Amino acid sequence: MTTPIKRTYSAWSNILYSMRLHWRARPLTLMCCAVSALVGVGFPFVSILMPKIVIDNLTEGVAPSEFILSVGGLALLLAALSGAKSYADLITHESVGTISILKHLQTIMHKHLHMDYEVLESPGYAKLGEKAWRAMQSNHSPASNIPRNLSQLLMNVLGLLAYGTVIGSVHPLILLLLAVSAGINWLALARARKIERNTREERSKLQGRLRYLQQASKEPSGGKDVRLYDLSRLIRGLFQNALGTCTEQERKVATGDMKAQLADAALSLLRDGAAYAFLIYLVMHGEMTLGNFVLVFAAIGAFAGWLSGILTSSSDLMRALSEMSDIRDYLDVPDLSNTGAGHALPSGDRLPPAITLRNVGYTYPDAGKPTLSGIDLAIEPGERIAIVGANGAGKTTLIKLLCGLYRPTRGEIALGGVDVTRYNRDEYFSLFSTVFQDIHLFCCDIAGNVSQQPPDRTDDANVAKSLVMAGLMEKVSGLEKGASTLLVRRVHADAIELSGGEKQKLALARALYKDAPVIILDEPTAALDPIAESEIYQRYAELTAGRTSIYISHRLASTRFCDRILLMDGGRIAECGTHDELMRAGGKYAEMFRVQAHYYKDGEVADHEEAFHLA
Ligand SMILES: Nc1ncnc2c1ncn2[C@@H]1O[C@H](COP(=O)(O)OP(=O)(O)OP(=O)(O)O)[C@@H](O)[C@H]1O
Repeated sequence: MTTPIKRTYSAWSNILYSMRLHWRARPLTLMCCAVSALVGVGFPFVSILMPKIVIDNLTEGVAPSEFILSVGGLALLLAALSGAKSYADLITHESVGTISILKHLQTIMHKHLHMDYEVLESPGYAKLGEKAWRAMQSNHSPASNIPRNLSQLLMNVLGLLAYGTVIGSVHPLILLLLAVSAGINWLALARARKIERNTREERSKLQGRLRYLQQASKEPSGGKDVRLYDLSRLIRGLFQNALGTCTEQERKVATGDMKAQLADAALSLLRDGAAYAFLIYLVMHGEMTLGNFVLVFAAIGAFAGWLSGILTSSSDLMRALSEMSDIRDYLDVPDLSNTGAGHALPSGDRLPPAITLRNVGYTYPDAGKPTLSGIDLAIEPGERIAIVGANGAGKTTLIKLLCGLYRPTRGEIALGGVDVTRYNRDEYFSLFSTVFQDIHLFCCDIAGNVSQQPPDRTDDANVAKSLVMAGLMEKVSGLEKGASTLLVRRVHADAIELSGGEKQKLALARALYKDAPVIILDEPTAALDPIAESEIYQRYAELTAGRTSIYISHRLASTRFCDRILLMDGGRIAECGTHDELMRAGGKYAEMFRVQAHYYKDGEVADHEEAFHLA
C-alpha cells in the first residue's frame, strides 16, 4: 500500500457535496440560508429607501393619508423583514456548523471502524488526517459553514446589484470608480489567501506534532518514563520549537490578512470621498433631488460594504472549499481489500483448508526495503505452528498478513487454493482468533470485552468458559460485580484496572470466545507469571483443539509442543522443522535454544520440558 493519493475536488463538487449533506440532515437550514441572503439585502435596501420617500413626500407635499400609508407600509415591511432575518440567522447560526461537524465526525468514526487496517495505520493516511482534523476544529471552521458562506456571498452579490443599479442610474462614472477599487482590493485579498494556502500543509504538520506532544505529556502509559527519565525537558523543548514555528506561520497568515484589510480601509476612504464629492457637486448644480441625494449617498456608503462583503465571503468560501477537499480526501481514501461479495468461504468442516503462502513479500508504506520476502509456506488444517526469531525478524508482520490485516506486496496467500483477496474481507477475518502483543481494552464490562458484543448478544456461559480456560476466572469471580465489572477508568469512574498479565489473559479469553478455526497467539504469555504461563502451556492442546494454531514466542522451549517450528531471520523463513530436527541441524534455532537453556538450572529445564510434553 502506498501513501493515499490526494484527490482534486472542484469547487462545484464541494458545494454540491456540502449542500447535499445539509439538505439530507435538515432542509430548513438551507431554506433559512436563502431567506437570510434575500432579507439581508431587502432590509437595508428598504432602510435607505425610507428617508428618500419621507423627503420626497415632504418636498412634493403629498396628502397626510398618502404619507402615512407609504411610510407606515415601509415600516411594517421593515419589521417583517427584520423578524424573518432574525429567525433565519438564528437557525443558520445554530445549525449549519453543528450539522456539518456532527455528520463528519459520525462518518469519520464509521470510516475508521470499517476501513482497511493497513490504510488506517499508514503514515500517508495520518497526514491526510491532520489536515482533515484541522478543517474540522470547531463548528465555526470555514469548511463546516459552506451554506452560510454561500448565503453571505449571494447576499453581497444581490446587494451590489441592487445598490449598483441605484448608483449607476445617477452616473455610471461612480460605478466605474467603485469597480476599480474593488479590483485592487481583490488583488490584496488574493495575496493574503495565497499565503494562507501556501502555509497550510506546514501548519497542519506542525499542529499534528503539537497534538502528538500534548498527547505524549498526558498519556499515563508514558507518564512513568517522563518522570523517571526526566523527559519533561525534552518534550517541553520540542513543544516550544513546534509552537514557535507554528506561531511564526500563523503570524504570516495574520499579517497577510491585516495588510489586505488595511488596503481595503484606505481604498474605501479614497473611493467614498471622491464619490460623495461628486454627489455634492450634482446637488449644488441642481442635477439631483434631495431625496435622491440621500438615497445615493447611503447607497454609496453601503456599496463599499457589499463589495468588501463579496471579496471577504468569496475568499472565505474558497478557503472553506479547499478545506472541504481536505476532509473529503480523508473520507474518500478507498479500501484496497474486497469489501463486496467475495468467493464463498469453505464451509462444512470446522477446520479451514490449507493456507498457502507463495513467494510472499511485504514492504510497509513509505519503507525503503521489504520487511518480508520470499515466504513460501503451506499450513495444513489443524497444524500447530510456532514462529520464533529475533526482534524485528518479521513475525508479527507475517501474522498480520495471514489474518488479512495486510495484503502482500509480492506473491500470494491462498486459502483452499483461492487467493485470499478474493474473499470478502470481513468474512475472511471471521476465520481468525488472535491475541496480539498490544492489548486494547474497551470501555465496557469484562463480559463485553471477552465477547466483543453488546450484552444482548453476549453468551454468558461462553464468557465464563473462556475466562476459566484463560486462567482469569479466579480474579473475575473475586470481583463484586463479576464479569459485569467495568473496565477503563478513563471513561468509567467505577471501573477497575487490570494488570499486564490479567490483560493478556483477557485477550486470550477473547480469542477463545470467538472460537474461530485459526487461532494466532503473538507472545500470549509474555506478561504472565511462571505458574500461569505453565498452565497455558499445559492446556495448549485443549485451547487449540480442533483448530489450526500459530504461536509466536521468544521462549523457544515453549514452542516444543508445536508440530512445526519456523525460525524467521531478516524477513525470511530461515529454518523449518520440529524441535529435534532444528536442534540436529545445529543452525540459528539450536544456537538460540542453547543460549536460553543456559539460564535455566538443569532441573528447571527438565520440569519445564515435562510440562511441554503434557501439552
Ligand atoms: N507499522 C509499521 N510500519 C513500518 N514498519 C514497521 C511497522 N511495523 C513493524 N515495522 C518494521 O517491520 C520490522 C518487523 O517487525 P515485526 O513487528 O514484524 O517484527 P517481530 O519479529 O514481530 O519483532 P518482535 O519480536 O520484536 O515482536 C521491524 O523492523 C519494524 O521496524
